[in-house]
Amino acid sequence: MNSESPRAGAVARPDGAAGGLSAAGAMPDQAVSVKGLTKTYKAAGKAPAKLALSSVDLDIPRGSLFGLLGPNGAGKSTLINILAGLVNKTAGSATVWGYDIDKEARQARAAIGVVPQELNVDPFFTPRELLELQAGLYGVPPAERISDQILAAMGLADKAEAYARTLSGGMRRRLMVAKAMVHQPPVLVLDEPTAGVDIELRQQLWANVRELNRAGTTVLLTTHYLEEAEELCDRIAIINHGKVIACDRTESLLARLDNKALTLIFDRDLPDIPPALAPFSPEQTAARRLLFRYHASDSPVPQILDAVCGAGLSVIDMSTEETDLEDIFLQLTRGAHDGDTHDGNSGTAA
Ligand SMILES: Nc1ncnc2c1ncn2[C@@H]1O[C@H](COP(=O)(O)OP(=O)(O)OP(=O)(O)O)[C@@H](O)[C@H]1O
Repeated sequence: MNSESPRAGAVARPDGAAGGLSAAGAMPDQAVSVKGLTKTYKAAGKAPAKLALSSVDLDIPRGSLFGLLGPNGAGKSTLINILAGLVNKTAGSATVWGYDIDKEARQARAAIGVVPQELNVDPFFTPRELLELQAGLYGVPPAERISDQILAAMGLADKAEAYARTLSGGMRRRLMVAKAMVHQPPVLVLDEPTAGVDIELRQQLWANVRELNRAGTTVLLTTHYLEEAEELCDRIAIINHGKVIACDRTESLLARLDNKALTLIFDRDLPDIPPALAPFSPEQTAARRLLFRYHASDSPVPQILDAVCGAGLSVIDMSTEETDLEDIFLQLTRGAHDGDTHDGNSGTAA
């Protein structure tokens, strides 16, 4: 750690040796590894038992910036809370930084920092006091505390002595990340970090998170914003009905559907789809507008345009659309928005 470079990365300790973790020898390949993880919440009152996670296998490589995506009720928080030691699993196993969450619970908890969704910052303490208190809770000896470095890394150095109640929403959120870093965990979990945060603050928080990751902290984040996952994460898992239905590098996931769409607008109404264009199976989306869906790898656009010319039609405008994560997400989780009535076994197969 170099006091001349108060960067976010400077607080990261990828060796995981700090904060009550003994030097763990070789660093694990997987920051988090989950096998057959199952959680059934017991029936309570009129509410029936709920299968929230169904035999989930998941590996989060050391150093990755990993996105966990899924519709409401998919099981994301349950998974995070099991890793953080806040919810007991029903079956399966999990390690955090190589530590088994059952057999080495203390080390596993020390290896993870969780930034919860809610902004619960005590308004009567200053950011520095809050970090010192949190460090105390984690048993970090005063000589090993790095509150000021963490505050600088999160862009809060000039607020170290301000009452937390005077901080803006964005500053409070960064303070939450700072709190989760006091024991320098090698794995940081962010639960919906930018929910309700405006675009500018979101960008700022993304920069902070990227910097922490660049310096070696493995980051697991849950998000509803597909754009956030696409922009920030190098790997993405999609969870639905308690099952992981996709898990891949972001670009591989995006390449999986090489669907594109071409829209052509003509200079006159088309009474029908012209026979010359029928082989391309366009959809007529307006009187003068045809939509062609195709696989980018087939490169059919030149043939479509030739056929348009051959049919004596004039195009006055055209546009193409790429597949994005939203298309993939919708395709994989189609039918997921059926509330909580499912039994957890109806997820689409990967
Ligand atoms: N303590 C609990 N008791 C009973 N059921 C629960 C409990 N916590 C969560 N559930 C149920 O387990 C399922 C998974 O919930 P979970 O909170 O893990 O989903 P999530 O993906 O985090 O959702 P969201 O995006 O809405 O936060 C849901 O059907 C939820 O209603």
